Amino acid sequence: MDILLNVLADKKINESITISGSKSESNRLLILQKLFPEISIENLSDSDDSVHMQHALSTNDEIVDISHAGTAMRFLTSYFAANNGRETVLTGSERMQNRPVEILVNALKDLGTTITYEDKVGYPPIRIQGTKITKDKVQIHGNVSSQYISSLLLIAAKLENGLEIELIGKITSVPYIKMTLSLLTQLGIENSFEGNIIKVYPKKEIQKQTVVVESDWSSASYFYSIIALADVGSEINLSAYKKESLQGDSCLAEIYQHFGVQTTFGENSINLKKVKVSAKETLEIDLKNAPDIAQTIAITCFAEGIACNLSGLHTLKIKETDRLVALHDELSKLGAIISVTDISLHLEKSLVINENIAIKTYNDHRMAMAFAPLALRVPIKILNAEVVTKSYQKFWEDMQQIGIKIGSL
Ligand SMILES: O=C(O)C1=C[C@@H](OP(=O)(O)O)[C@@H](O)[C@H](O)C1
Ligand SMILES: C=C(OP(=O)(O)O)C(=O)O
Repeated sequence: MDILLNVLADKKINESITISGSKSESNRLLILQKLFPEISIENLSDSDDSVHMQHALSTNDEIVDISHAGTAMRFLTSYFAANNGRETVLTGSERMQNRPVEILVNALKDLGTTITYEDKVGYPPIRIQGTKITKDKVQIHGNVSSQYISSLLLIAAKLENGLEIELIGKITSVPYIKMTLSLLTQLGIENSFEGNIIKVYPKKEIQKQTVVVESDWSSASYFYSIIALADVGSEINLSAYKKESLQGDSCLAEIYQHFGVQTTFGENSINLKKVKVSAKETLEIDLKNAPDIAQTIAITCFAEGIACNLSGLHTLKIKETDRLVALHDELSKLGAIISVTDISLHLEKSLVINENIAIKTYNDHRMAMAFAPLALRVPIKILNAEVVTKSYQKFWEDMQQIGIKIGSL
C-alpha cells in the first residue's frame, strides 16, 4: 500500500488519542505469564510483534516463525532453550535472518544448552534442544543488544538456582534491562543490579496478580514530532501514560522541550502542547539509551530547520533495516544535507523541503511513522505504508484523526 499524505492549511490540532500497550513491556510479560500463570495482563500491545509472541508461546509446532519481531526472536531463544525435552527451530523474516543472535546463543551454550545454526553461523534460523539448565553463572557482552540480557533475565527466576549475569564491556540500551528487572520486582521476584553484575533469585510461584501495561512511548514519539511541527497552541492528549514510566523512551518529554513542546502529566494521560517556536541551536544528543526514537528526532530537526548531531546510534544498523543508511538516503531525497557513520548522524540546518518525494520504508515500521509528520510541511508519499503494524496497528487511522489526509497512489 503506497499512500500520499497531505494536510489542510492552518489546522490547529486539538485531539485525544489512545495508544496500545508498550510492545516491550507486553513481550516481556507474555514470556513471564507463560512461566508464571498467576499473571493477568491488561492493556496488552496489539502490535504484530506481540501477536507473533503470543502465537509462538501457544503453538506446539517444531518450527516457530516470529517474522520481524526482534524481542520475540531474542526472548524466545532462552525460553525454548530452557524448555526441557522440546526441540524448536526458531526463525523469522529475511531481515531477521540477518539480525545477529550469536552473543545470546553462546551464553546459553555456556549454560549447558544445545543450539545449532540451520544456515548462517550467528543468525536465525536456530535449532534449539530444550534442556534443564542447572548452571547459575554466565558472562555476556552488553554492547550489541540489551535484548540478549533481558532474554536471560526473563527465564532466570525459573531456573533451579536462579542466575548471575556478568556483563562484559559497554552496555547499550540500559533502560530496557532496567525495565525487565522492574517487572520482575513488581511480580515479587528478587533481583539486584550492581556494577556489571545482575542477579535474579529463583522463585517457583508468585502471588496472583494483574499487571497493567503502560501505553507505548516509542509510538508517542510521532505525536511529539507532529506537535513540534504544528502551530503554537496545538495540543494532543495521549493515554494511557504515567510519570513513573518503565520505558526509557519517556525521555521524549525532556527532549521535545527543545522544539517548544510542553508535556503535562494527567491522571492517566499526557498532554503535549506547542507552547513556543523551536529553539534554533544545534541539537546534540546521545541516544544509546533510547535508540528507537532516533528516526523521529532526526526528522523533526529536518522539518524545523534545526541542525543536529545524534550519537550513540551503534545499534541502528542491526534493527529492522540499517536505519542509518535508510535515514541518509530518504532524507537526502527530501533535500537534507546529512552524513552518517556507523554510530552517529549529522544533519545540517536546511531551509527547503522537496515536495511529493516517495519515501521507501525498507520493511521498517519506524521509517513510515517517523516521516509521516512531514505532511504538516509538504505533500509526501510513503511506500509500503502497511509496515506500521509491526508496532502500531491503527497508526494511519490516528493520523487521519489529527488532520492528515491520506490518498492512495
Ligand atoms: O528490550 C526491548 O524491548 C528492546 C530493546 C532495544 O533493542 P536493543 O537492546 O537491541 O537496542 C529496542 O531497540 C527494541 O525496540 C526493544
Ligand atoms: C528495534 C525494534 O524492535 P525489535 O528489535 O524488537 O524488532 C523497534 O521496534 O524499533
